Amino acid sequence: MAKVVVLGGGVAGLAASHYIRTLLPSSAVASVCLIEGSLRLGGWMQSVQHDSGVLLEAGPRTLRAAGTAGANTLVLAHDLGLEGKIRSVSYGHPTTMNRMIKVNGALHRLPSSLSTALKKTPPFTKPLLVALLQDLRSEKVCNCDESLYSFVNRRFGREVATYVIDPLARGVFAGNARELSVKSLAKSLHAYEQRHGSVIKGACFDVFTQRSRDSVLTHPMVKKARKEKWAVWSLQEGIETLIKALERDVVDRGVDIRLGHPVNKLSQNGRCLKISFGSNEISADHVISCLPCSQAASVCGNLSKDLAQLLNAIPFATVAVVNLAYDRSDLVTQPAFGYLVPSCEPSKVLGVIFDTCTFPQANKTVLTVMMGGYWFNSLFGTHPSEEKLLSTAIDELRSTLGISDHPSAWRTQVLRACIPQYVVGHTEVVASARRLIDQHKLPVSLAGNSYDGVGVNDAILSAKAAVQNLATTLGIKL
Ligand SMILES: Cc1cc2nc3c(=O)[nH]c(=O)nc-3n(C[C@H](O)[C@H](O)[C@H](O)COP(=O)(O)OP(=O)(O)OC[C@H]3O[C@@H](n4cnc5c(N)ncnc54)[C@H](O)[C@@H]3O)c2cc1C
Ligand SMILES: C=CC1=C(C)c2cc3[nH]c(cc4nc(cc5[nH]c(cc1n2)c(C)c5CCC(=O)O)C(CCC(=O)O)=C4C)c(C)c3C=C
Repeated sequence: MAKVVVLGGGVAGLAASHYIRTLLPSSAVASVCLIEGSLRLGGWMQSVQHDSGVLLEAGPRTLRAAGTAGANTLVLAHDLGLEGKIRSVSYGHPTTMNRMIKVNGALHRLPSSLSTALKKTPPFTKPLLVALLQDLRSEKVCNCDESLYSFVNRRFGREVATYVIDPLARGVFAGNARELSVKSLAKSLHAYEQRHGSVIKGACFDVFTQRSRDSVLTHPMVKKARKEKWAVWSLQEGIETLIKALERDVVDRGVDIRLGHPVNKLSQNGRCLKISFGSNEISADHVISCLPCSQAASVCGNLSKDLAQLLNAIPFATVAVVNLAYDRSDLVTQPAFGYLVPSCEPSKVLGVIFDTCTFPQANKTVLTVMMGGYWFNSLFGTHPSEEKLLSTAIDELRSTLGISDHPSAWRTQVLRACIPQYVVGHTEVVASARRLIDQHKLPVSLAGNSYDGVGVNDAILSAKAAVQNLATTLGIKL
């Protein structure tokens, strides 16, 4: 009977604990212990009910419904009994149609339909269709990896790279598209070029030929989401509801949760591992690390210096988040998810989310301004004051949206090293790290959003994959 320890109580660590208890027979796993360094579970998923009654999200606020990873989270939500708490947003809702960017101080809607792709809409000097045709004509370049910006610039032209991919990289990775990896972050686009010589040809081929047979896709919850055309979803009382439900679930299933003592070292003890956290020690037959890779590097240093060095090579970005609430509901005149600011704009702001356009709150407008990211230190220094962050956010809303009201509630937070940067070569770094673990026969799995995708869905799916691999190691057939 194996003893399993999960490191890190973010969504990935909680999901790993849930899957160990639901996918593996209790006859094979004697105990599961989850060790979280801080005093709360959830990691970056944090929904705050402000004294004034408004709901503010510090980190993620919506989950994507599409794809295998999206379907997997929907099934998890169903299994946790959360179906009745889901707040879904279907395609066609203004927040899914209106993707805006800010160029030269003004907001522009990105083309979102065939008819808008046929027209020339500012800031583009040509219809988007011209860029799509460029992809069909462009030579295939055989390469292992390159930056998102260089790939899109080469295949679709400078304007798509500058006004679509650059702001998107800031709004999903808080990162610099000129350094982020196309192979890790837009795997299918890279594969389409390598296999079909063109992104458009590859995408068409996929539409007509590929049908995923993944079992989660046939789950009634996923069928319902498909039927109702859900684009993204969240939960009543905020995204942290998922964390609370996972916590209840794993506690009920007997998982031993230890809060408040960061893991500082893993050391080998025969075929087992000794985990040191605070002044405590525990031993395990297998460890699933759901720590950010920088933390995994520091706790694994004892097991393999090369592994620690690889994990340390993955950089992180810091984001300042300012939530602002106003006592009226009509402050945003163009309903949208929000807007993103490309890096060519002289701005500290990465983008602004119009929270109450997606999920209204009675007589309130709630907006979130996100700043810094890859550029955080050069823009703000290491420790910007709360006043500086708040005034930057208020100035942004005044100059771009014309909001001169003073917010009735606000919250500023610096999320240090909150989002891993999958730079060019990331896939190879992760593969090498996992190869080293295999070569040294270390009973360790790497999960969480540092490796196989930065979103919540990816983090949950990586936890499930780690548990499925553990089943194989333990000789269990799933
Ligand atoms: C501003 C922002 C907006 C985002 N928006 C979205 C979105 O809209 N949709 C989406 O899908 N995703 C979004 N994300 C990404 C999402 O937040 C992550 O994918 C997800 O939270 C990662 O979960 P995780 O469990 O892998 O890691 P984490 O949340 O980082 O959890 C790791 C845990 O490990 C703990 N820990 C660290 N060191 C130690 C140690 N030594 N010992 C023990 N415990 C330790 C930490 O305290 C933490 O609880 C956003 C992220 C940010 C920062
Ligand atoms: C429109 C403004 C947006 C800002 C500002 C923004 C900031 C921001 N986002 C992340 C990380 C993620 N965001 C994700 C999804 C997502 N983000 C936006 C918009 C803004 N994000 C939208 C519309 C969506 C929905 C998904 C979509 O349809 O594309 C995700 C999940 C991605 C996934 O594949 O599941 C992450 C991760 C950070 C770090 C950040 C800070 C600046």
